[in-house]
Amino acid sequence: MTDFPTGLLFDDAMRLTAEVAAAHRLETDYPALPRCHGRVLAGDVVAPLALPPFDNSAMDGFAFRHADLADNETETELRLIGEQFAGLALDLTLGAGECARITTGAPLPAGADTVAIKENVRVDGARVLVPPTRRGQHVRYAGEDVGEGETVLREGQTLTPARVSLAASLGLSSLPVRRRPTVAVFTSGDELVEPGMPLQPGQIYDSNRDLLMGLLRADGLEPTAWPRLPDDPRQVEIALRDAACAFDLVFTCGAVSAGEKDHIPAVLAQFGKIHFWKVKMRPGMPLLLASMDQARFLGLPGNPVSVLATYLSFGRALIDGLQGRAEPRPKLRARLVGGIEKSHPRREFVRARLRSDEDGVLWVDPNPATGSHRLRAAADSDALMVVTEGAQTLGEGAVVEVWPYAL
Ligand SMILES: Nc1nc2c(c(=O)[nH]1)N[C@H]1C(S)=C(S)[C@@H](COP(=O)(O)OP(=O)(O)OC[C@H]3O[C@@H](n4cnc5c(N)ncnc54)[C@H](O)[C@@H]3O)O[C@H]1N2
Ligand code: MOO
Repeated sequence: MTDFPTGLLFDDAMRLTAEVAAAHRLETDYPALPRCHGRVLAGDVVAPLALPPFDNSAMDGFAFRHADLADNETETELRLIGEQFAGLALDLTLGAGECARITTGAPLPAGADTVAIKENVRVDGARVLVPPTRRGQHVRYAGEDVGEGETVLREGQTLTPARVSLAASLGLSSLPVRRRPTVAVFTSGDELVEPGMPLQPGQIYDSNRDLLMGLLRADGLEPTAWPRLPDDPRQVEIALRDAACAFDLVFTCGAVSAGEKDHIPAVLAQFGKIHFWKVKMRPGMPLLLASMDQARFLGLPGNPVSVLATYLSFGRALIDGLQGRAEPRPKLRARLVGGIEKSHPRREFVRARLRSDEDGVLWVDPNPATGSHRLRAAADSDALMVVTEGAQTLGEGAVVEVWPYAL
């Protein structure tokens, strides 16, 4: 069980993860627009029409020909010949000295080129007194936002509400997106008990299941939680082989390190292929990436903070890669509060709180509880702070990378 890379540098393991994901990119789907939120585009989107589609008014008021205005000092009297509301374009054409009542979003009548807002206009029957107005005032021009035939969205972009709304404004009722991976979640260990059940001596409650299910749901996936795995090699084998032919992605927590009851690596090596095992990171060192049948397997270490750190790094990289996401996740840089000393060679992810000061400087305050079992420090924090490989002494104000996870 040694024909795979082990003890990888963080960046090398991330590269391998991206390669494995790219080799198993998911197929294209054409869901209805309301189902496109959060999905990754599988192709470019070209505008079938211009936006706005026609010249229109930005305000409620009166449309007229700027050439008819007397001068820049005095009001001009115009003759009201009709009204154009937002909706169907009427066949209104303005002649010299004429104006039309208009509402926001209504097409500009032929001949009109300027709008005065109704609050500044005096109306007396068909006599309308408009104030001096700049030519083109309150007119929104056809195509000023998007030209017909322009590429407005690109393959690999994630569909934010604004992007879905842009597609809707172009009249598109579905978009090409990558299928979302189907995901199974396993926790494992004889010591684990379902919250709500009584604890026997030596037992603890299963907290990783809620952590991982929550992280996956927050990323828009609909994970399936499988019954907890006991520390029994035959049962681990049956459950993982079953999941391997039913899901795109399988997350396991625990049983992936060096203990006598850590059966997951052996099963994946025997019935699948391990891409790597063990990464020079803390927490999260025993992380394992494998393939078996149709599924990718990410074996996360059992310690809860290791689950958080490995999900936010490798879990997301895998999910993003399978869907062909081209935009990187936001990573911020912040100044360190206090100082930090690290003597071990691994890359470290420290739980920390972010705060922006009045000068617009972002500060990151590390939590002193560094043990990977100390879930409370993760709950009290809102970001992981990255301390790069090798021994490091970072003083107050040092600039570090931070990954927000709870903003
Ligand atoms: N001799 C060695 N011992 C350990 C090593 C090593 O390299 N050599 N690695 C250590 C590191 S680092 C980590 S991280 C852990 C990871 O071990 P496993 O992934 O095999 O996880 P377990 O042993 O099953 O559990 C570790 C820890 O986490 C608790 N746990 C597990 N699942 C859950 C859950 N669903 N909810 C809450 N807590 C959970 C479990 O009770 C253990 O305390 O191994 C070190 N040891
Ligand atoms: O790598 Mo383990 O996750 O340090 O605790």
